[in-house]
Amino acid sequence: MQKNLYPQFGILLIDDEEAFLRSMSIALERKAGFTHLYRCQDSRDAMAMIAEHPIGIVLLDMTMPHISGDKLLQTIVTERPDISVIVLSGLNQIETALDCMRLGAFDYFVKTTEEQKLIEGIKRAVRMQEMHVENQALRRHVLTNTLEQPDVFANIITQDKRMRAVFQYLESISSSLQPALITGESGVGKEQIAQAIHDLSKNTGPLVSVNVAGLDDNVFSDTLFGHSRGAFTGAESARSGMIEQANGGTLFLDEIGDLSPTAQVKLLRLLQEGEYYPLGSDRPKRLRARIVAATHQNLTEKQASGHFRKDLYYRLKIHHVEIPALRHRVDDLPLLFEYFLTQAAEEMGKTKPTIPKELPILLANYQWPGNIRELKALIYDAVSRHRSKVLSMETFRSVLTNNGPSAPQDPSANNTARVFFPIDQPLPSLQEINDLLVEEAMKRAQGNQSLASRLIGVSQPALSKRLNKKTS
Ligand SMILES: Nc1ncnc2c1ncn2[C@@H]1O[C@H](COP(=O)(O)OP(=O)(O)OP(=O)(O)O)[C@@H](O)[C@H]1O
Repeated sequence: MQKNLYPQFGILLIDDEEAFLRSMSIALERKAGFTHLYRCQDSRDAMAMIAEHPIGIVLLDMTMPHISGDKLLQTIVTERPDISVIVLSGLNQIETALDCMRLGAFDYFVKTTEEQKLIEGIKRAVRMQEMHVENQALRRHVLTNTLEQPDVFANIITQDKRMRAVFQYLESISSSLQPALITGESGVGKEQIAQAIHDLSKNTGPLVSVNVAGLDDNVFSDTLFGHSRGAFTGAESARSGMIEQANGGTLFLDEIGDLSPTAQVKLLRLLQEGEYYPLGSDRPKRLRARIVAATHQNLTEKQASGHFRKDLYYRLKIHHVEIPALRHRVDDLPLLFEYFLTQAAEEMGKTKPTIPKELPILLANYQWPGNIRELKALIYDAVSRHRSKVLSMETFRSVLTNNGPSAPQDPSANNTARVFFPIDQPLPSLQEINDLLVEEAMKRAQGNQSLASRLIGVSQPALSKRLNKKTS
């Protein structure tokens, strides 16, 4: 398997001591998972290497023959201000450190610094550099309003502006290895978005999906981390976990909002350390997959109420997309309807039926608590029952009119009465409410009395009577 290079830009190590270059490269690869490394032992070659390779970060020794570290630092910050330079010096002198920072170094470390501290500093620089790359990509997308890889989104049917913005954002974070969080109600297409994140990354490894809802802590560990032989009774052979199976690819953790507190700690440690221990093993393994998590739960509320760890929440949402509910993108309804109708008819070997005139109005007035999954299921059901030329309304009527389930409550509108009747306004009379409701229903049903009556749960004669009363 071809090795994935991480980060997407290179880290150039410049030092005249070969032994240091070697040990530093090994530490960066083993302890931080950085594989996109370049080494330069002769300071005179440094600028040529920077010109030749996609360097984003330079680790620069101060004391070198030919061109000294501070000279090189000046040249790099002047000619390539997009590169972050971390100075590594043998001297523990505050003056030198200050001089380097004044010249434009990103950070300064003494070579005797504890290795872990140094690696943390380099990780920080990588993160900043990644943000810089993302910002540039985002700006490019916004300015040109284009998608670089439209094929990746071919199966996500939409004409919604917010969805288009989501696609552009996903393209700009495509090469990051940081976690991504996808939120949105059930059935909005989060799994499709996870697939798109994976396809955009061009990582050579697979996309491995795990639904973590309902996994108890031991099963969670075993599923993700795997186990060694004899780790527990019945573990007759070693088994690799999902993390290893996703090596070089993406690990998709669905229903992350349902993770138990203990499993949350384990996941947090995995993200922080970038390594894990299979059950029964004392040899750590490196995480070499990108973590993408999804949930239909409101994680902001869950972390505020103490049901989801704050630290894990912020780690997961380094990149975050919220997929809008179907009722908030009604313009997508006709497109999706047509798409699923064609698909269902083809799969069932039937002629594609025509759509009854009143159906689009009913669709647009329904709240779609199950979102696109619900729409798809309804269409498939209708097509399977369909016999004549025009699609039967039977399936839709029973669900889309008042008998259908109501939409999940918007948390900001949990006090429904307050939304309709602000406390500082006098209450309307029953007659006024009646008139308003009838007027709105007729508007939404485009003047169709039969439909309007169903929207507000009265019989058609009763609606007709009210309309007559209004006009007399
Ligand atoms: N924009 C879209 N275009 C075409 N099909 C879609 C679209 N969005 C969702 N679907 C389809 O709707 C169904 C539900 O999507 P998906 O499983 O991705 O939803 P989800 O948000 O992950 O749901 P859950 O929270 O229940 O896991 C799938 O069959 C998917 O292919």
